[in-house]
Amino acid sequence: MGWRRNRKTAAESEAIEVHTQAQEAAATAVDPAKPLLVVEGVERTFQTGGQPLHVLKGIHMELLPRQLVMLRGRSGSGKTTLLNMIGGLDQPSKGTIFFHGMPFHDMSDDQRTKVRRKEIGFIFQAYALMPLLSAYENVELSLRMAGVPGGEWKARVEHCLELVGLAKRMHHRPFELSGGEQQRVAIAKSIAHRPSLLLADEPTAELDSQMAAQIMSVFQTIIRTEQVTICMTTHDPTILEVADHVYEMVDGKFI
Ligand SMILES: Nc1ncnc2c1ncn2[C@@H]1O[C@H](COP(=O)(O)OP(=O)(O)OP(=O)(O)O)[C@@H](O)[C@H]1O
Repeated sequence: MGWRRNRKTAAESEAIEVHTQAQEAAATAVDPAKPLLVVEGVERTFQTGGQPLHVLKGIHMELLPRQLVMLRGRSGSGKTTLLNMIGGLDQPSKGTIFFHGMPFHDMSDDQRTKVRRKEIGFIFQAYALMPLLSAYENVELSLRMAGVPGGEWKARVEHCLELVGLAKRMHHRPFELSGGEQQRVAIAKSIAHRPSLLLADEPTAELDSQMAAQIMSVFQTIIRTEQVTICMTTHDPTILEVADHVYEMVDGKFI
């Protein structure tokens, strides 16, 4: 895609920027029947040692508002690669991705970063918390980084930590919390700036089945209360039943 981006004129970039701002404004008024994200014919090829590696081979999918969607598949099937595209961290070699009507496949890194900061939250397998900061301070940091006005931090941090069931542990640091609790802090952190889409890469992989079930229950709560859509990858067959939709990936394609 690099060559296409380089060839885009200033006027075209500006048009996308204006489009982006308009779409971002529209994004706050979510229509429950309208997809938040539409992926059409997405392919991703990496060049490794001079050889092309076809990792995604024609993906079609959509995410509707307030859905819990799972991408399931064996290691190496391409789940993380797809999640990175959906989150605007990477771009397809072919195909289109529209997020709130914005063409992620055709936007510059800067344009996608702006949308991502406002509209998307990420949760990873390893909790990505700052070890010297308390749960409260970790969540507050994400609001600070998202540019949310300081006057709103306290109420929002407390609300998010309450939602994930950690009201009583706000001032604990990560090492004083269990793995499941740390993952719940990471969830509070990821929703604090009110994204419309939450992407989670193997969020339960490090947890036992009871803690994994707690995480899924927290996901269901935040879909209901924060109106967020969640797309997550998993290997774990025991949690699939809570999904609204499961996409099964084999060798870069859905079956
Ligand atoms: N930047 C890259 N350059 C080259 N190859 C890559 C790159 N990113 C991913 N791959 C390859 O793409 C394939 C799919 O990787 P991906 O991480 O998407 O799989 P996955 O289904 O998420 O696996 P896991 O469940 O183990 O995380 C792998 O063979 C991987 O080595």
